[in-house]
Amino acid sequence: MPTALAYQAAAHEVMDRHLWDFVEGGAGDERAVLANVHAFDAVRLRPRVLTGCGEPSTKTRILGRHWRTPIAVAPMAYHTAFDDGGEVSTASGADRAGCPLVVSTFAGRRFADIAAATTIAPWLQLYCFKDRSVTRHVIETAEAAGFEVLVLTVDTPRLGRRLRDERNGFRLPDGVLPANLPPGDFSSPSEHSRTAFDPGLDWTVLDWLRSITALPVLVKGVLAAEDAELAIKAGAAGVIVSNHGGRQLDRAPATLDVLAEIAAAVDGRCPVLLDGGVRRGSDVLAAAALGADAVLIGRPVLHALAAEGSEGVARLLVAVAEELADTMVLTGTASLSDARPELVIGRRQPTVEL
Ligand SMILES: Cc1cc2nc3c(=O)[nH]c(=O)nc-3n(C[C@H](O)[C@H](O)[C@H](O)COP(=O)(O)O)c2cc1C
Ligand SMILES: O=C(O)C(=O)c1ccccc1
Repeated sequence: MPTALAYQAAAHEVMDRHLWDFVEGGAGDERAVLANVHAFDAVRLRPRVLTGCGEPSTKTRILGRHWRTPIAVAPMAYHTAFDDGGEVSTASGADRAGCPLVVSTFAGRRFADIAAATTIAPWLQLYCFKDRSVTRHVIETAEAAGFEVLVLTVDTPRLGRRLRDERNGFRLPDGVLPANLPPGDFSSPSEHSRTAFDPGLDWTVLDWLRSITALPVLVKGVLAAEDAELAIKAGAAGVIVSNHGGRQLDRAPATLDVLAEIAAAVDGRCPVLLDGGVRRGSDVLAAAALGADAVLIGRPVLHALAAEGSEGVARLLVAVAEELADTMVLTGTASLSDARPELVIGRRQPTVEL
């Protein structure tokens, strides 16, 4: 079975060095990048026996839609840097695995072409620009293409300081451009973010979004129970526990370590998703046990795309989904709603009581 680790090694062989550093790297000393993976590594599961579990069901329901498996593709900029088909290839690969794709504001292919490549309605990840007319245009284009959900990224007043990219003087490869934004100079993501992103956003941005679109809005980048509460108050349809794959705040917590506190605060009022460091089906089950309704997978999808294109994306996601089913049957977990915190050994109790 082609695992995330195997695709990482395969991508390392074929990818340009600077592009590799852009993908793998994170902010500062990359503490948060490592913390995400280490938190999953530290998990041990407590199997229960003779449960009569039989063939487990990995099905779930998110915002009224049925998912075959609780796995989606995290929003990542510029898939055209890894495969000529870019997000169109990713979307068709993810579709074969039954996984929705969250499409970045900085997608390299047009929203309509991406939507046409999948039977599962894509979601739009949104960066809110200082120029709200551009932001609005991005939303309208995605809506017209049939996108169903907005994911507002809130951990990025500007991009984090990525030391590998600074050392490399990173510039996007020629021809890699955002296909759904007005023309501009995007060659240095970090410099562009400093001029275009709005660092002054507050919770009223959700009111503005609801005034221009009827799509549900998830808030991506929540790491504190208080913010999950505020997100719900502000009208969010869900939260995504994320530290942006360790690319923003170097001293952010591992997402798995704050999941239980956030799930406890949300208390079933909206879906809770998680990303950061999910590499194995057993990671998906651990996240589900600690309160995630679904997870997003980031870097491994780009590795698979770079190594084997659309087929690689499908094979990677199917492998993780099959591992999830294996882990469920071996722990005696018949369905995702049967995955409870007691399944996970460790001190992963809520640390903040609101
Ligand atoms: C190359 C790259 C580009 C990314 N671009 C975006 C983006 O455009 N919007 C966004 O919200 N998050 C972006 N992210 C963060 C991912 O959505 C996600 O939070 C993170 O990669 C998950 O962690 P993982 O890579 O360990 O699975 C990006 C991540 C990477 C690696
Ligand atoms: O690198 C990132 O994490 C990211 O979010 C991004 C945003 C805009 C352009 C390129 C990358």
